[in-house]
Amino acid sequence: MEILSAEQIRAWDEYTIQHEPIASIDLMERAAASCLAWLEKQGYLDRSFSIYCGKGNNGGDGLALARMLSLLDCPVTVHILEFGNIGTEDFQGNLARLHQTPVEVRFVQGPEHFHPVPQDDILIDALLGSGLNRPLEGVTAQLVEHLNASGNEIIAIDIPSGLFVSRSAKGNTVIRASHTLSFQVYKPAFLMPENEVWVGEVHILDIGLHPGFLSQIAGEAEILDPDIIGAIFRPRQAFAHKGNFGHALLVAGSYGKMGAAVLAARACLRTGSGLLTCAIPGCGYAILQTALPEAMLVMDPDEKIHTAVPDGLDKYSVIGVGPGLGQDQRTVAFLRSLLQQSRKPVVVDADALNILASHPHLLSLLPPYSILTPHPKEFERLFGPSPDDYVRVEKAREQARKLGCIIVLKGHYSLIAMPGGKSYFNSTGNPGMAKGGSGDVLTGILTALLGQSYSPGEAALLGVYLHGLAGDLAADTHSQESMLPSDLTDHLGKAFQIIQKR
Ligand SMILES: NC(=O)C1=CN([C@@H]2O[C@H](COP(=O)(O)OP(=O)(O)OC[C@H]3O[C@@H](n4cnc5c(N)ncnc54)[C@H](O)[C@@H]3O)[C@@H](O)[C@H]2O)[C@@H](O)CC1
Ligand SMILES: [K+]
Repeated sequence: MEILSAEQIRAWDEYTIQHEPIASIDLMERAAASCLAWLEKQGYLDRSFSIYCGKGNNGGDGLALARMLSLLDCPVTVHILEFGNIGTEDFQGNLARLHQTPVEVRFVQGPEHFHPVPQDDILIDALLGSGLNRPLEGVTAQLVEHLNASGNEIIAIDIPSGLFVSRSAKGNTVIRASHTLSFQVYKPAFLMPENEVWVGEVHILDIGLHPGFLSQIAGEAEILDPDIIGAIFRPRQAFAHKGNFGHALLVAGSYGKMGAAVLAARACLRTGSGLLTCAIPGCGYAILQTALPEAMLVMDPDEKIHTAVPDGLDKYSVIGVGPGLGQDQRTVAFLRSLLQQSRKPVVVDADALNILASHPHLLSLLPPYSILTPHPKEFERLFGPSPDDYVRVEKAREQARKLGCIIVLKGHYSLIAMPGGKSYFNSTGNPGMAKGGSGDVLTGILTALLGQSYSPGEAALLGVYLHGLAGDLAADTHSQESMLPSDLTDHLGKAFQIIQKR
């Protein structure tokens, strides 16, 4: 599913009006009807409603919804915030239609018109939508604060009032919704962690915008959905042998951090790697041999850390490096040699990223199309702090282009930024995965896929999606609280089966 800016959504609206064709007010009718259907499905129709409308088309949606609720005998009061203009054509059309119903309409000009909010009312926020062009101020901001302070449940239409579609609203006054009912596609605002408190749960409602529009635009970002994954995933061929699925080299672990190597290696095996060799320091020998009989080992001469690049790197189809590596000076030199000798894309995570952050000149040694998987703190160490989430996402895109690498910025909706400029936000995963070790599992998954003839871009998309899906399955089994990173690996089989069936 595409992620579009306010301008693109407006253009899509126009395209639909012209090409379906449909009158603009009828499209608004569809938007309101889809909100009504959602309210009905969620069992809200036995409640009473206070609907707060601006005078743009977002307000028009609110007025149309008020009429529809009233026709179903739901108690509704409408409050229209006076902006000193007559409102858009569709707003006016819907106000005229609303006057044919018994719905009480109150006009709000100042705080003296802020009625106490009835305790049990559901508040519908239709003050401002995607047309917001400046932070809320004056009466608008005061009204939003009044509604937020009521403690009532607020359902926002299209986007919580005060939130911008494509830039940060940090520090501004914004409606605090528990649900946001938006139309057709995701907006960037819904994917930024900083907006979680405002948007609540997001529901994308289909209002039948004309599909022809999408072939005309070069979408910059997409939600990573089952359709994209279905097109990437390749089931195993009947005559396949282990040589078809790569020989992965996983460079991981150090004294006290061998668990990271085991987690990554197990995930690599469970993701179907044909062969796996783990490069580890001496202290990990018994640990790895016992934990994973399927894995082969190449031992570093040092007992505790990585110091020497294994011989014959070219025989491996892929290298994954980082989990539990440590950041000893000799390991820094080791990583430099490893990158210098690597001729294929490498998966780089954890301490390998931290080493790159403290020795940024090493970034230029990354083979093209390598996959970097920083979490926000590692990303900040690598590329500096960002004032807000939008800037961080933009920076990730920019760095992916500059380095010619794929950057997976881990988070609730992990971002996968491709060197060509396109980016994806993952749709699977849950907060139960926010635990030390989850990243090691991702490294193992990505390394396995990259070794199996998936292109780096395909491996990154499929791997991040699988990792999140396994996390969702693990949460179903164990709860988000109790699930462990190793449970992700245990649920990879089921995750593959789900992808295969789609
Ligand atoms: N696909 C679509 O695009 C559809 C859009 N619809 C609705 O139309 C909305 C967009 O309508 P509009 O473009 O009229 O935008 P809005 O309804 O968001 O209102 C924009 C108006 O508010 C003013 N404004 C902007 N920031 C302000 C601020 N901080 N304080 C006070 N006034 C401010 C603008 O100057 C403009 O006059 C969407 O959010 C959605 O609810 C639906 O009706 C139908 C489908
Ligand atoms: K709104």
